Amino acid sequence: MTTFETFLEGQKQAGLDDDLIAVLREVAEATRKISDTLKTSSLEGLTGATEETNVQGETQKPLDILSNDILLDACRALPSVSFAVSEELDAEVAIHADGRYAVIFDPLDGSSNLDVNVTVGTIFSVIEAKTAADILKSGRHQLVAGYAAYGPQTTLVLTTGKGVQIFTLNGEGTYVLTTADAKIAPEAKEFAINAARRASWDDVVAAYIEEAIDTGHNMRWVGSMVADTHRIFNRGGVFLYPADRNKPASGGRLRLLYEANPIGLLVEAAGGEAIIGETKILDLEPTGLHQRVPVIFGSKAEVDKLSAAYSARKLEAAAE
Ligand SMILES: O=P(O)(O)OC[C@H]1O[C@](O)(COP(=O)(O)O)[C@@H](O)[C@@H]1O
Ligand SMILES: [Mg+2]
Ligand SMILES: [Mg+2]
Repeated sequence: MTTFETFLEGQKQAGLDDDLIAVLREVAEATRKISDTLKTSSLEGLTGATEETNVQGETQKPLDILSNDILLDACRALPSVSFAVSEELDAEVAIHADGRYAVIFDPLDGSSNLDVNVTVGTIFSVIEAKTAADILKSGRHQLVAGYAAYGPQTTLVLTTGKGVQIFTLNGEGTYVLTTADAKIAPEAKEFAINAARRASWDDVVAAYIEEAIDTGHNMRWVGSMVADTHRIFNRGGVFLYPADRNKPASGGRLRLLYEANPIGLLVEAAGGEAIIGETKILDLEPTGLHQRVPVIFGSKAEVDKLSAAYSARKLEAAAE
């Protein structure tokens, strides 16, 4: 049996920085605490919405705030952490003046699913950032990224750049390796998109979905990106959240720093692709902590089709 701690020892031997290992240990422990909190949340009255809204104008749930606090406490306990960046915080929070790692997180992803007892998650990544200005770096600079999916099982999916490991929380509260070097199937006939927004899709996405339906693809939409991602890790497929063509300035629904980038690193490390139009997600230079972007990721062959269509559209536009 390979526990998370055994895995960390292996990472140390492979040369991963001790401070980064400590960050991973503490963040994993934070996800275990969040998992525990979620299990009995209704019994504790942790349901419904609060009176608060976050910087994006979204109503916060008690569990959004609690999960955020658990992760902030984890950051404060780590001398090497310089900043915390979160969906639930207006700006970056300075943690330790002499720290060097920024921990970036979506404390609870898919929180609209909380009250219906459907899988939600935590998404996180770590980059080197000694100053606040260092935080706005492309996703290629992420040193580690991962998510915890809180469903029938609690699963921790992690990459330190090369390869993706999947751990499952056992009855004793220990993460145990259940899939080593996870890979995303290069092809799969399944897509995830919020079809109710069809009128706002761009031409490339609309054409792709039309052809997918015509050629017998299946559709799934959980409404928690972590859960949709976890399905793609298990049996392939593609996830699409395009920008609203009528509101291009909004950029999309999902946030670059704590949703698209960590998932992008995991997906690429598992052999999949993750794009924003004709650009790879990980190559985009961020302009703001809460920047929204249109995302597509998953099985390589499917995402490559979409990426080629965006490139062709760009060439056509340039020729006009
Ligand atoms: O409301 P929609 O269009 O189904 O959007 C669902 C998407 O929004 C999100 O819930 C956004 O995340 P948060 O819950 O962290 O704000 C994604 O997890 C999910 O894929
Ligand atoms: Mg989210
Ligand atoms: Mg969230």
